[in-house]
Amino acid sequence: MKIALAADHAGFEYKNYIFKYLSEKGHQIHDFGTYSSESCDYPDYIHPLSIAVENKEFDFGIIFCGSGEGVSITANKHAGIRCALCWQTDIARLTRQHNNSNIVAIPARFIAKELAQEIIDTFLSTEFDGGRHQTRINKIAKW
Ligand SMILES: O=C(CO)[C@H](O)[C@H](O)[C@H](O)COP(=O)(O)O
Repeated sequence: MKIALAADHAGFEYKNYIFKYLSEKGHQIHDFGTYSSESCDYPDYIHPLSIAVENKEFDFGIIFCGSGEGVSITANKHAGIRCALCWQTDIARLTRQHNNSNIVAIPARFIAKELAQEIIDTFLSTEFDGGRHQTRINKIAKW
């Protein structure tokens, strides 16, 4: 899969950990930054990633900040993005099955790296259910 990653300083370490994990699994990864643990502003990295995911340059995006809130709010400003803040594997599974989410946001200051990895594995391997959920997604896009 082609996967885009981005984080602010709070998610920097988790992003690097997941970059290595997914690269070793054979995925094609692009890192949109940040590239150090120096304090930065997440929109500077999340907007470019979101545009690239919207343009179908990547299958999925994975984004990180302290709570996951700032990055998910930013990504969801983009009409073609359905970004889900996930702190449990069940949420990751449901947001793929029901919402066809194309970006997952990880709260790096609140969950362990191992759980983040499990959430990401679940997100990437779960298919969209379609059907009644497609009808609802179409209604999201109308506004
Ligand atoms: O947007 C956020 C909070 O909802 C993210 O958690 C950021 O990573 C956080 O705001 C960064 O905070 P800091 O005090 O600048 O490290």
